[in-house]
Amino acid sequence: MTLIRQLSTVAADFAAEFERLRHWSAETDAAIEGRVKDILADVQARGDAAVLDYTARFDRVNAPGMATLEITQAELQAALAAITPAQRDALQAAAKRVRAYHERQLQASGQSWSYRDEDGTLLGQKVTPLDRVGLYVPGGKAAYPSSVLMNAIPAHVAGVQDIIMVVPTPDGVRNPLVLAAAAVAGVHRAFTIGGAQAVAALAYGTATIPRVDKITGPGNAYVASAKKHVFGQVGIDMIAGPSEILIIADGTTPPDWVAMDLFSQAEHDELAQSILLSPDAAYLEAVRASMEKLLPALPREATIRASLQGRGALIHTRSMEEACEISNTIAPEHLEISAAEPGRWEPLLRHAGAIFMGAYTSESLGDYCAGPNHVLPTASTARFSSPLGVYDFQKRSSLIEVSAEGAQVLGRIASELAHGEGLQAHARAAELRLR
Ligand SMILES: NC(=O)c1ccc[n+]([C@@H]2O[C@H](COP(=O)([O-])OP(=O)(O)OC[C@H]3O[C@@H](n4cnc5c(N)ncnc54)[C@H](O)[C@@H]3O)[C@@H](O)[C@H]2O)c1
Ligand SMILES: N[C@H](CO)Cc1c[nH]c[nH+]1
Ligand SMILES: [Zn+2]
Repeated sequence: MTLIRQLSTVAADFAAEFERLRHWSAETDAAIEGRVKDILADVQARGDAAVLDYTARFDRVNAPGMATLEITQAELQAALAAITPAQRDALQAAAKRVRAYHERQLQASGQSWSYRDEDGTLLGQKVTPLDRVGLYVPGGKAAYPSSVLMNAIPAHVAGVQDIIMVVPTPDGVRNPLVLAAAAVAGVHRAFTIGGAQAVAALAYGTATIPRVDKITGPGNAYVASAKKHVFGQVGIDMIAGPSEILIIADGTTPPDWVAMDLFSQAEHDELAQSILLSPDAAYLEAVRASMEKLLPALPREATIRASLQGRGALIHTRSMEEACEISNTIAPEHLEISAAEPGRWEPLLRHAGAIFMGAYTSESLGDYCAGPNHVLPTASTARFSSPLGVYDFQKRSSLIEVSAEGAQVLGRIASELAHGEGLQAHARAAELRLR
């Protein structure tokens, strides 16, 4: 079987092939939906006992009670002390950059503001942090210390006082880097639970797991479906699906670099999507050859191969402009413009979770340490949603303080409109304040 499909926008069947490539939705799997609904209902009804049962079943952890599933602050700190100095330095350096980036988000648009009309009426917006949030850190197929930083740091910057982390630990193996990252990022409580049962515990609360106001963080199809179902009971950040990378290349970046960038997202998941667009046919062929050469040496070869065969593509376009149009249609999670003049193409790109510009900007730098968040909208949702950020851990209240003078003007307007709506009490409340 070929490693990755090759398409051309001039081919007669391109539109149909492109549709087939794009068609995927995590939420269409009815079997998963059904199982998740059952798990949610069971955790809501039986609380901790149900969480313990599902943790034994799906993660093979037979805990005698919930207390053993909590990771203490002492354990988090011990993990931080036990990792190698190089690992500690890397975690702290990444955390510093992620914090600096998110602090700018707070300064730019996360602050309260107000102004006064000429008559002294005050109008404004009060920004407050959420009280308690639940951070889902995936742990089924791989461990993600970087996701701990990407969720917890913006929550901290926003001022959240109670940050609860959940992470599944298959077979009871607690990843030291995940624990160390939780210590670096200042997670307040952490539990080794995952999947739909963890989402349910955070959304409904159990005797042990505190009920949160919002759940953020990526996860597999069970997690995504569970988050969708509990939305309304709690807030959620987004429904994040498998990772995606789309690269627009003008042929100037070494083919090995681009091949590895495509692998970097494919290695997350068999359902991840990697797409390369270029107007240079010889370059596409060179990248394909690089992929064949480099893949066998990678430990996650099987996952990468499945992802590329199932959902990957090399697409020959008529021009860079056409490549940008196709990218806008896909609205990828990660978009690399691997070109000599990335600034020339960036203005043409409207929909993407994150845009990585220039040959030296591998997407993987963004995953770990560039600074911006790596929890990003997938499955074309970049058309209407944004990266996880400080704003996800805040809410806004409007502020209104009408002066006696202002009430004379506003009262007449409100009274008129209230009578028009047939709401006499509204009208009278405004009229009583008229002199
Ligand atoms: N967007 C991002 O920022 C980002 C970051 C890291 C990872 N990811 C993605 O997150 C996903 C992580 O998935 P994962 O599986 O490794 O970890 P996960 O933590 O999301 O899922 C593991 C849990 O799934 C549940 N589960 C597994 N099989 C089940 C079954 N048959 N029935 C019911 N529940 C079941 C179990 O409870 C288990 O604890 C990947 O798709 C990865 O690409 C995204
Ligand atoms: N690329 C992932 C988001 O799609 C994030 C990640 C974590 N570690 C490595 N990568
Ligand atoms: Zn990644």
